[in-house]
Amino acid sequence: MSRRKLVFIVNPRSGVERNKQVQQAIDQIIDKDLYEYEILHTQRAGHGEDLAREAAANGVFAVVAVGGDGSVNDIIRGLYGTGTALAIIPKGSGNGLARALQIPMKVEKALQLINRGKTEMIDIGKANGKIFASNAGLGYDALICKKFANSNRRGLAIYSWLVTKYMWLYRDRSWTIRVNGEELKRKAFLINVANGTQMGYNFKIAPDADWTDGLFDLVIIRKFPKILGGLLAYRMFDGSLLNSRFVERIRTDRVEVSAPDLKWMQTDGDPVSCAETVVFEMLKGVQKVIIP
Ligand SMILES: Nc1ncnc2c1ncn2[C@@H]1O[C@H](COP(=O)(O)OP(=O)(O)OP(=O)(O)O)[C@@H](O)[C@H]1O
Repeated sequence: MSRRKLVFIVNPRSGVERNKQVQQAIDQIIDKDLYEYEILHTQRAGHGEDLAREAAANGVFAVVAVGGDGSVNDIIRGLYGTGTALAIIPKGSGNGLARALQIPMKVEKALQLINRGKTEMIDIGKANGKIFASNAGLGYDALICKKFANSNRRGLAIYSWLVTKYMWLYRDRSWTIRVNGEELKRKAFLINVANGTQMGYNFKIAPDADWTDGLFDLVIIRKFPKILGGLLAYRMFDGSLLNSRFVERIRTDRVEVSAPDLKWMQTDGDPVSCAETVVFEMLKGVQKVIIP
């Protein structure tokens, strides 16, 4: 039987550790009877999209994102509409997508998963036409992603610092949300449109979201006394966010969110500029992914 092709796309800038040992681990663990492979490195932000598209055009079985959510997002954009599977070696900072899919954080274990080659078709979202896999958001979480992207440092310490600082500084906006035939008005801290369960670092914004149900978990964190911010963060860690009286969860396959002077959203943790209205649309079961 002819061997299947894999292309590894390594983002040398993601995460806190550098990727020196990854090539060695790939060479040691990938089953050479099953696969032939190539390892490529991105040269710039967004390069992963072009490399993934080219790999898919060459009939590759799977493109392996070696990086975090931003890298996976680049690669999914390149793979969209092709039959090529996505696999992930979590080497980012938060690794929200990989954690939500229960892909092991250890490189060796994630590689063994690729040898097993079990796949599932997952849902993908669009925010004003821009593809996202894990979640997209407006308000405070878009602000944090923008500040994180502007920072030269990576990792939980800087993330925690930004989360705390801007929780106090962020001013809640008035939003209009059109969903399931209703128009809702909310004064809210953040609005997140989740496909996966978490934002990375095990911060579960939508603890019971399902990748395969064709629906988003729209999570609205309404204005709350800032003194309770720590409790809400704790609730994200322990998976009980939806029990908070400040949190609303609505399931839908389409939602339109507007706020005056809106300028930024985040898709899979990367800041993206936007206009006053953002339309989120669900694409059911369109991306093949290697899963545990
Ligand atoms: N060679 C490169 N130089 C600069 N930026 C790059 C390069 N390759 C990819 N990128 C960009 O780096 C951004 C961040 O990468 P990634 O998400 O993988 O790491 P991270 O932010 O450390 O992890 P996470 O998103 O899981 O917290 C992505 O938006 C990606 O487009």
